[in-house]
Amino acid sequence: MSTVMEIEALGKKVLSPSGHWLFHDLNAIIPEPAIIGILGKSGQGKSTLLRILGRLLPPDSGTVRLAQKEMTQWESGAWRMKVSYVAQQAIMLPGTVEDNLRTVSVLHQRSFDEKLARALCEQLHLEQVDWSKPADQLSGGEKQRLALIRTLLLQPDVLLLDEVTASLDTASKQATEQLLVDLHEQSGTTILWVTHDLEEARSRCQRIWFLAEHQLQADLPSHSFFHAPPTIQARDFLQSAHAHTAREVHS
Ligand SMILES: Nc1ncnc2c1ncn2[C@@H]1O[C@H](COP(=O)(O)OP(=O)(O)OP(=O)(O)O)[C@@H](O)[C@H]1O
Repeated sequence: MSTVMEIEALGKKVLSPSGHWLFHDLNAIIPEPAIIGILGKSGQGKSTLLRILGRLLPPDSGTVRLAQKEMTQWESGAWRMKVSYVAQQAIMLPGTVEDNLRTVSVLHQRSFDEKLARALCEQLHLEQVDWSKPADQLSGGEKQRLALIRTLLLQPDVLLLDEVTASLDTASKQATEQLLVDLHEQSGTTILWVTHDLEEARSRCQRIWFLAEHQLQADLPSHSFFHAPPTIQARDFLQSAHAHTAREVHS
């Protein structure tokens, strides 16, 4: 297993006047291939971290290296083609479903792989969606899957996923999870996957990063994190999530 990205002393301050650290001195190695689940309570900076890794936000300290080259030495478009972010709220570009699917090739001057686009639509249960339909008329779950397919057509080395299954029904969620695992196994794509769904993290991710107290408190194999959470915050986090799930089951 080789290293695709290295994070060194990474920090980001909050936007508020207090300007305190959202997280700081974050160090990690991202092996290739891997599926890493990123967990933590709301507001710990999980999305912000993904956005920094995707070059959508600058860090306030530290650096990230991709293929041993510093972030700042990469042209941002070249970086984003290799390290691609899928947002929590799917944003549709103006135009039809097909316009959205073709965007990536237009932007990156690549030929459009229609066969791959159709195969991905089928895998994510979107084969019935008319490609000439305006994209803004899709349901929330359809938009989320279309946004994911749009990014997958780029065939990035590292995929940054921000709660991409949160708005999906059970069948679409399972299809999406399976597609991502298959992609990882077949193409060696490394996936950083922010989720609040502990079962998704436990069953689909090989490693867990846990953000708390402005730090990366854990970077562990998934089974270790879930069987022996290493800090008080990690134990509390898992306990409250289990209590929440139990309440939902009994309500
Ligand atoms: N560009 C930015 N620069 C600095 N701080 C930001 C920026 N954008 C958002 N924040 C702040 O960072 C904090 C963490 O937000 P973020 O969405 O990264 O957390 P999160 O752990 O992903 O939360 P959730 O699980 O609720 O999605 C928030 O208080 C937010 O206001």
